[in-house]
Amino acid sequence: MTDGPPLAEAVDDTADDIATMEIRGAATIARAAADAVAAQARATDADDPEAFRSSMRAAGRRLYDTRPTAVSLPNALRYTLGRMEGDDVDTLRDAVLAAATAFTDRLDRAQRDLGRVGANRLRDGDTVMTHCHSTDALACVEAAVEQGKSISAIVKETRPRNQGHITAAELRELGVDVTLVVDSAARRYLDEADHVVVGADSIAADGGVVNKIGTSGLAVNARERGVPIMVAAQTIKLHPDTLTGHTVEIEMRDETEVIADADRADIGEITVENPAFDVTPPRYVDAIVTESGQFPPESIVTLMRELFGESADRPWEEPGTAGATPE
Ligand SMILES: O=C(COP(=O)(O)O)[C@H](O)[C@H](O)COP(=O)(O)O
Repeated sequence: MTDGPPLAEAVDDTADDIATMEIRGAATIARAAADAVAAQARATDADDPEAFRSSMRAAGRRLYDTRPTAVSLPNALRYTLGRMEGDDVDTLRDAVLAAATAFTDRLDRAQRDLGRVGANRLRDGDTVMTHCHSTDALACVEAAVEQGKSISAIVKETRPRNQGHITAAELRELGVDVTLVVDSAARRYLDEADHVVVGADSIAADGGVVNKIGTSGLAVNARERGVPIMVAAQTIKLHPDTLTGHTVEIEMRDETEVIADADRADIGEITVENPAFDVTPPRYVDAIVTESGQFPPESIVTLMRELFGESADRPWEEPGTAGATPE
């Protein structure tokens, strides 16, 4: 239990679920965060505007502190808390609830729209190779199937959490033929793939794509094999802090995801590292597909400036504290 304004149960539950990856994937995390912000707005018993704002910021910080890499989470907080305007509690609450609804509607629309753009890159009979589980990437395949195209998939299992299994199940529901391979088989099977289709947790101002660990190696191999790499990422994946030179923090996860304690003890003293994400340099990416159309990675900065200006605010921080002022 931390000091500060009380948090709605839904905020604590959502934060725990994001941290433990019960809720995972950048778009899904963003939706859950917006819903949790709305739950806080409904539940708080703050009875003056400043207490209400402070209570909402506390919920924002609890959610923000869960996982560091997917910028969709702070962008969801920016959208919902940034629209918290009004002079009395009822008006503030209505503003937050309306912003949360608008944000989740936007997510749905953005994914549908980028799916159609991505689908236009796929031809009837194509095979895609996937990595991890991305709802944005799957939206492209789904739209292609809806356009009547027959698509097959080679799905990388994506150690250590095997999100490829989720991708395989969802592709099967779309009627896509699926071949599941271990991560280290990717290069061999690239010869059978027409596209690599992946999602993103964050996209940097230089067009670098932050996504599940292994994406960058896959992209380098795909380029060497002449297979185009498409990144499906709605604009909430654009990382505004990178406009001012900040880098994206790569989450390091628990070592037991890599090796169980008992197996590790059998080996003897070793170091185990478990980075959850990596950065694919823009030169290995052929297209970033968003709801606003497709972009070469080098030009994504233009869209980022249009959407965020030159800097990003942090409406979950207490005014006057370190980190509250954008640099
Ligand atoms: O890397 C992951 C998920 O990592 P984790 O499983 O560690 O959260 C996904 O490719 C992106 O989040 C995009 O997903 P979406 O397109 O659904 O936003």
